[in-house]
Amino acid sequence: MTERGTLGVAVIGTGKMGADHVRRVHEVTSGARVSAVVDLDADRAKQVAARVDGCTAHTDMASAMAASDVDAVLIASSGPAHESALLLALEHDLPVLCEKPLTPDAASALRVLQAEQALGHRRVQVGFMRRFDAEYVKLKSCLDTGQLGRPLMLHNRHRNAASPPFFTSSMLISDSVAHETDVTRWLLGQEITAVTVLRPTPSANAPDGLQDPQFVVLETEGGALSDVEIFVNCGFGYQVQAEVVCERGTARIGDGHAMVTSMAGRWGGTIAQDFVERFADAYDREVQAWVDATRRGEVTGPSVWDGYAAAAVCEAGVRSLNDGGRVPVELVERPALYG
Ligand SMILES: NC(=O)C1=CN([C@@H]2O[C@H](COP(=O)(O)OP(=O)(O)OC[C@H]3O[C@@H](n4cnc5c(N)ncnc54)[C@H](O)[C@@H]3O)[C@@H](O)[C@H]2O)C=CC1
Ligand SMILES: O=C1[C@@H](O)[C@H](O)[C@@H](O)[C@H](O)[C@H]1O
Repeated sequence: MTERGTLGVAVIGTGKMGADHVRRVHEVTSGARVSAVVDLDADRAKQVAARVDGCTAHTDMASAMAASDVDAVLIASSGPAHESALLLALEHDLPVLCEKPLTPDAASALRVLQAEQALGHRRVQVGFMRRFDAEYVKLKSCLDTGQLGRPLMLHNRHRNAASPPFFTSSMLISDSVAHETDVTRWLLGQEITAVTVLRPTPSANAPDGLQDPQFVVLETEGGALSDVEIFVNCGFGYQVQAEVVCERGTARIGDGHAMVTSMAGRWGGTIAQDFVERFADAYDREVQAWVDATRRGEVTGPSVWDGYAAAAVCEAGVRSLNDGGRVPVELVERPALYG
């Protein structure tokens, strides 16, 4: 850290999310600067580094993590590349903000959990940014007051306008439903014990061979059900909605009614087109919270345990998608490090 305590951050992966996080740390976040960026694609790394004075571009994360002006790491490479970046950052005992998913499967997530445990202290915050979204925070606070009574069911809708070309049917679970997995555990304060994935007839607008949409049912240890409609080629925009049904009432977010216009015999609003637009404030708050906690020498936010639990649930979901039926979720015992 500099004398004035500014955190030097290395951003690994400079694609859609990584480039947006570089912009955020550079222009929005206080108390941090982007010291280095890393991407396997050297040209992309150079282009992004050129937007920040003094930022160096690397193709090798080891050289970035060893740099004297790097105090912390923000991982925004593709999911399968997270494990090696996390293990190296933990070897250097560097604080990490890792985009979701922690890793794409339970075995690799467990290796990260074991590495952090071996270090003896928490170092990693996982990028489940919905926990920083104003609407989700309101929903969580409402549930925590107990005024609605015990939650019985959670209905989630998660729609993307279009999926990227590399998207597979499994990724609807491991990359997209990963969010609802975390939201369900966080909102209800319960682990997920089983997953069933149902396959409606695919939309004619989905790329050939992509099972889109899917309908996912998550069962929790307290007997609640959380269902997720995941539809990543809905065509009209980006929609994330959640409704909790409790014993004495319901609470719902995500209707996007921030402004409604009336004109020429119609009324209506607009729909965000992607996550960068819908969750812009949440990403800002997430990164600021990470920088603030890191500068205080603390680690807050979603933990490696949360990332591991989500990975185990998603892995069970992918098995259900491929083999059919209800798949139980097996978790190791929760280590004391994670409360
Ligand atoms: N929180 C959220 O709402 C969102 C999170 N994400 C997550 O962010 C991460 C990145 O996603 P996108 O930016 O959409 O992907 P992207 O494909 O646009 O970018 C990934 C970048 O990582 C680079 N990369 C891959 N392996 C690498 C390695 N070993 N070392 C260095 N660079 C490497 C690629 O060259 C590419 O530039 C993923 O984990 C994804 O799940 C993505 C979208 C939204
Ligand atoms: O994390 C995200 C993407 O990786 C994922 O592919 C999208 O479906 C989600 O809406 C987005 O928030």
